Amino acid sequence: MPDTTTVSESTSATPAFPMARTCPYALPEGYTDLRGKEAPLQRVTLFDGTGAWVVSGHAEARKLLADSRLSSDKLNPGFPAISVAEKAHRPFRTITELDPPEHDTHRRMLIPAFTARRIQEMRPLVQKIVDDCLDAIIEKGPSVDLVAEFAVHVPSMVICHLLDIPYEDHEFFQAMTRKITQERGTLDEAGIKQVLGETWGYLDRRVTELENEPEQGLLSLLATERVASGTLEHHDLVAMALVLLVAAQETTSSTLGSGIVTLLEHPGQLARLQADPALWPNAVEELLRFTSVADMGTRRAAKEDIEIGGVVIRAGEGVIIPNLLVNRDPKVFADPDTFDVGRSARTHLAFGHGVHNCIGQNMSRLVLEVGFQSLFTRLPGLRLAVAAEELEMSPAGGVQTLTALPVAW
Ligand code: HEM
Repeated sequence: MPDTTTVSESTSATPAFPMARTCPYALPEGYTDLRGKEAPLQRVTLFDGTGAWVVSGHAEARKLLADSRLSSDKLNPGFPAISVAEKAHRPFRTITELDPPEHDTHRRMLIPAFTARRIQEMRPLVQKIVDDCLDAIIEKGPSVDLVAEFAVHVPSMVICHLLDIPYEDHEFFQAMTRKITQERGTLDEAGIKQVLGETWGYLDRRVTELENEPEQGLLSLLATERVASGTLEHHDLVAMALVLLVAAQETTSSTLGSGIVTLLEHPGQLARLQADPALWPNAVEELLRFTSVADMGTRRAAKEDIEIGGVVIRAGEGVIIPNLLVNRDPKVFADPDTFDVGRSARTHLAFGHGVHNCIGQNMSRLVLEVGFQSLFTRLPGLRLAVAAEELEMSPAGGVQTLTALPVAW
């Protein structure tokens, strides 16, 4: 029987999606083609042969991300899945997949822990984590893999502290989050079920422990204030823990890794930062725009027909808003493929937009600013230990990340 949810059939004329990156910051070739088209929305073909819309215009992306006629619910048959693993049945749903009003209830519970003020209070802790990590690197050097020794550890330690997850379990949960975010495009249904099942089991046990013996962090707070009062189910708290752990870890560590390469490959920009450290917060915004690692993070299914950018998205069709692509829209960012730490990049969509915009963005900004600035201050002679062309990126479809980053100083 034909799949009636796929309203617009894909044809051989529509490019395959997602597209792999070979460089942490350069556009895949196919993105340049999509951006070159006159219309800000184009049809693409997904892995299972279904079609979806890809948005390349920044203005259209903002409008669509704020449009309640689009749903984040992956159970919606028109949702643009980008791998077999994503279509596999899951016994739970997380905040990222809920539509309002259910979504808003969950989000309101999390917001107090992520306000700018609360996150700034974490600055001394983040600085200590970064300093300790750099001490260990310097002792180990003069050459290390900065993905393994720095980019993964720093955000992981920060989120563990925030959530009450013991860092000594990091080998387990870092491997799990890597599989869920980076390698999901390569997992089959059984593979993703196993990874999610093991991660769920671990967090289920941890949340139960915290319900019985609360500590200082966010999961303990929600366990004592919400689960105990019956306003949040244990099951939903485990799902929150899972999404926070996964969302915080891979995105921030990938931006650290890709950002380091971007800076090393643009020595003139790095010199500007070293001469004027007050530029770092601005540089972080430009790095977020330029690397846009959660490129596939913003996808939706249309619940009604939507007319936009000269096309009609039909109810039941999938929409993909690759943030790397919309963050290189020349109508918004002049000379968009140039990395410029002095530009005003704050309108980038690397953290999404609308009701689902990234709840952890203040935390990421803090970790990235402290991480980059401390690294390049402590190791001013940092350089790649291999040719940039030899660096490898994770497969298309997941969070875009470097598999390793060998450096020397
Ligand atoms: C550089 C780092 C990060 C990037 C690029 C990033 C990117 C994104 C994007 C694009 C979205 C929007 C998804 C959508 O619209 O469907 C999002 C949502 C989200 N992010 Fe982040 N993120 C980062 C760091 C973090 C951190 C550190 C945390 C937690 C501590 C976090 C937690 C979340 C959560 C819970 C959502 C879902 C919000 C909702 O549905 O209301 N993220 N993120």
